[in-house]
Amino acid sequence: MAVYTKVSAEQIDAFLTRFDVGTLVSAKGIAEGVENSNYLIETTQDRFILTLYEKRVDPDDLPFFIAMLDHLAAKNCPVPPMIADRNNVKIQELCGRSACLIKFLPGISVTVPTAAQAEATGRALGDMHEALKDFTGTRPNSMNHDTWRQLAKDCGPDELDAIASGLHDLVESELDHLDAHWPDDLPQSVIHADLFPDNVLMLDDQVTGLIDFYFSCTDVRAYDLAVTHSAWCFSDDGSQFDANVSTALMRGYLETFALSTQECAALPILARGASLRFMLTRAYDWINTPADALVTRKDPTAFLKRLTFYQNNPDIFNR
Ligand SMILES: Nc1ncnc2c1ncn2[C@@H]1O[C@H](COP(=O)(O)OP(=O)(O)OP(=O)(O)O)[C@@H](O)[C@H]1O
Ligand SMILES: N[C@@H](CCO)C(=O)O
Repeated sequence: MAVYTKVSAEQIDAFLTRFDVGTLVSAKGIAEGVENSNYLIETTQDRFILTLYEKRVDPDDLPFFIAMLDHLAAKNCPVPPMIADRNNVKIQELCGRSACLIKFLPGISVTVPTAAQAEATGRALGDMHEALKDFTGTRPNSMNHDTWRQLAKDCGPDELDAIASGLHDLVESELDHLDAHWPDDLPQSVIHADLFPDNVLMLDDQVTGLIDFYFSCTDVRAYDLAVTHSAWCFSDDGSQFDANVSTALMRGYLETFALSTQECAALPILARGASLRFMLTRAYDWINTPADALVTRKDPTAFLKRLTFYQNNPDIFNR
């Protein structure tokens, strides 16, 4: 479920008169996603996504996301820019929320990626990193390495142990390890920071869309590859690592973007950090979202299993 703010057909119809996009034919709430309210809009001219930004997206960040998407679209990356109205305004207000009309991209997100799909995604990520080399916008990462200890505290020791026995101690010792080894001196860039399979649209083995840029920020560039690796190369529950998918993802990325020796050497620690980050944010939501809420909670232990895997297989990126 991701329609927190209900917008009537009449309100959407009136909203669309601000734009030169034809008139409303149909509007459907989109079930996928958990952060914002999304509608699929069909007009007499085209299809669009209407997004109303809910509490986790700061409206002050929207100009950064818009500039990033425009920059990437101008360099032919398959991203969905926001549509400007007749007065060249992109950030609108609708039903008391900031809202944007967004280009619709075809494709579906895969749930069990094949090696060919992972390779195409690796290439798309590398192309995006290449295209962002001269992007001048910046946005601090509100979920960067320095925030994870506080996030663990906010979860609470007993609550972490209720998710998995001994989890609090494991998190503390992992935080100490990451503090001692985190590579802050690697090249930084604007990164996507959340390129999970549900944020990549595909037709067969082709990437047709990279979406959901609302965590994008400035951070260690190779960390983006580590996030993508942790999201793509395991079964959803984290219990199975797929070596073919991993090799293919890395091959695709390295075809389009060259990593330095230092960046390659840092991937194991960056992947441990990525696993801890998603384990902690999922744990926080798990603890703070009532079990009967409309939003489906994501399983933190799926990223605990990934973390354990990366701890036990530090040579995984050399294979
Ligand atoms: N530009 C687009 N073109 C086509 N479909 C889109 C587009 N943007 C979003 N969607 C569809 O809407 C769904 C939800 O979008 P999105 O992932 O951005 O929502 P969210 O609530 O911000 O997400 P999340 O919970 O992943 O942070 C996507 O899974 C996809 O099906
Ligand atoms: N992609 C994240 C949610 C958004 O940060 C997860 O699956 O935990």
